[in-house]
Amino acid sequence: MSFAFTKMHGLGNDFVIIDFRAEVQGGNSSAPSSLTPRQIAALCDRRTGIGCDQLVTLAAPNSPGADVQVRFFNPDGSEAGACGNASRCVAALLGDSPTLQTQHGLLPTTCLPGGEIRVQMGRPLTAWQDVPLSEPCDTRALPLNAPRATDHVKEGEKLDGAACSMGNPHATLFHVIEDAALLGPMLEKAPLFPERANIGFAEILSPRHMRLRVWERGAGLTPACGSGACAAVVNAVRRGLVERHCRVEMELGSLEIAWNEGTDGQSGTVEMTGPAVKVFSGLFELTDSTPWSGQREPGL
Ligand SMILES: N[C@H](CCC[C@H](N)C(=O)O)C(=O)O
Repeated sequence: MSFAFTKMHGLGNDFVIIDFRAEVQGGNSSAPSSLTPRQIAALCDRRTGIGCDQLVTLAAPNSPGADVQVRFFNPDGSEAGACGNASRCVAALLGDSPTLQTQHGLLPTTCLPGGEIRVQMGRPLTAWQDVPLSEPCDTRALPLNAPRATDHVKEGEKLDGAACSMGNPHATLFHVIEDAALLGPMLEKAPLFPERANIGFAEILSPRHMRLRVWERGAGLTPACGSGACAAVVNAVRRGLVERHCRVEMELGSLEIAWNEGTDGQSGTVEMTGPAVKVFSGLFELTDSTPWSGQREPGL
């Protein structure tokens, strides 16, 4: 079974994009209309597959006003309701400022003259049930403690964090980014997060500038996380730490994030602007016996 793919990245967060729309596959009847978690893991594998942080599939939309339906999958085979960096890449790939149909609703995009892409990432969800969290709490002050000691925190010490959903669950810890690789893996699966969570580590540098590292759910440490940047600004605004328009600096560059006031000052959409780069296109042969070096059965 072979099919065409495009490799792209947004600030180093990289993607394999497969366009399953019939007209693109040229009626290639052998192209699958969907992939199993094991096939997703095989494609994402950086040794035995193509290699990427997320696999992105495109399909014909079934929502009025949408130009394309987009789904996002992590290397462990799990599906995510949002992926900011990949949303910019899909808009850049299709051109003409498409509206994306995602699990988080319709996301209008703008292909800007200088090559950057702006995506309306939808409204953040800030109620504990919507993140979701496993217990009632004020999502501006998470009941979360350090699962281990680091150079910056004692085991069991209270962590300063907030949470929201951008269509996927995000916890933002106002904590040194150096601890992302140490604390992220354990916090991703903390009991507080029934669907696991992306764990952002944010250092506030000024009211309009922060540094961010994200341990991504189902993917691990990535150079950038678009929905994580949106969530970090929303969470920091709710804590009075930054203004509603903030630059989020990550390993390979920055995103401009703006949380619009909306009617009640809380429910506006979040606008994300940044780059999207096409690296190469190719054909991939996939068989059910394609080996993959993953550590566990995908999709868990
Ligand atoms: N790992 C995330 C999805 C990818 C998000 C990230 N790559 C972005 O740019 O938003 C999750 O399971 O919710």
